Amino acid sequence: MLRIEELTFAYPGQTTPYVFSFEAAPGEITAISGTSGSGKSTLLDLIAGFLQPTAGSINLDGADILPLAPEQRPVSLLLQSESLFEHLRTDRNVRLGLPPCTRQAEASRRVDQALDEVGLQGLQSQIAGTLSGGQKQRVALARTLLRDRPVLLLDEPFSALDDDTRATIRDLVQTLTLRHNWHTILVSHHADDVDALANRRYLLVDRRLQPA
Ligand SMILES: Nc1ncnc2c1ncn2[C@@H]1O[C@H](COP(=O)(O)OP(=O)(O)OP(=O)(O)O)[C@@H](O)[C@H]1O
Repeated sequence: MLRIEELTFAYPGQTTPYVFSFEAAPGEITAISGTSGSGKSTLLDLIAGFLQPTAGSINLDGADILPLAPEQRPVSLLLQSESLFEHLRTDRNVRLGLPPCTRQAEASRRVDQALDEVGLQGLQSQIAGTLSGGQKQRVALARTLLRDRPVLLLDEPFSALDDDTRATIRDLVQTLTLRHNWHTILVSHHADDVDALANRRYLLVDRRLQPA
């Protein structure tokens, strides 16, 4: 269970801080909605460790993850337009999810397995820049699989996709969340994404989260 309690943060010049409290369960998608500028990305940045709170806690299965640097946190982040290395092959991009010391044979096996799992089998050698938007999100998800972190943060991950692709990638996120027992936290403006995916919902209003 991911438990966030009274996580407090203000940007310089802000007099009223954000104070975030919520819970996210493994195998579930927790949706955070709120108007533009309400602080959704700020919350994800705090969980990822890019911003430091002034008070409060982030606890995963009883362990305090606040002292951990971003790269040590048990967290993966998937954004609207995934920052793949466009000039590299698909399999090279996925391999970046593995520790650099992974032996070649083992890395190839695991990259192939991850590409299979996201439905991109056979595209190992395709240059990432030539993939469609939906395929790029699948590559990003394959890399996330190899990173094997229990918390997945999604910041408007479907916004750049057409309706059909969006539905497919949504289904894939749901399947992977269940299969890998991820605590998936979805930030989205889109009510249809939230309706399709959310097991729990929170609304960000006046710098606090309320169950929705
Ligand atoms: N580095 C910063 N310094 C000062 N203020 C900031 C900074 N980053 C964001 N803000 C402000 O904090 C507020 C929350 O921003 P945030 O990006 O978290 O909102 P959001 O809900 O994710 O918005 P959107 O849905 O438009 O992406 C906004 O008013 C924004 O202008």
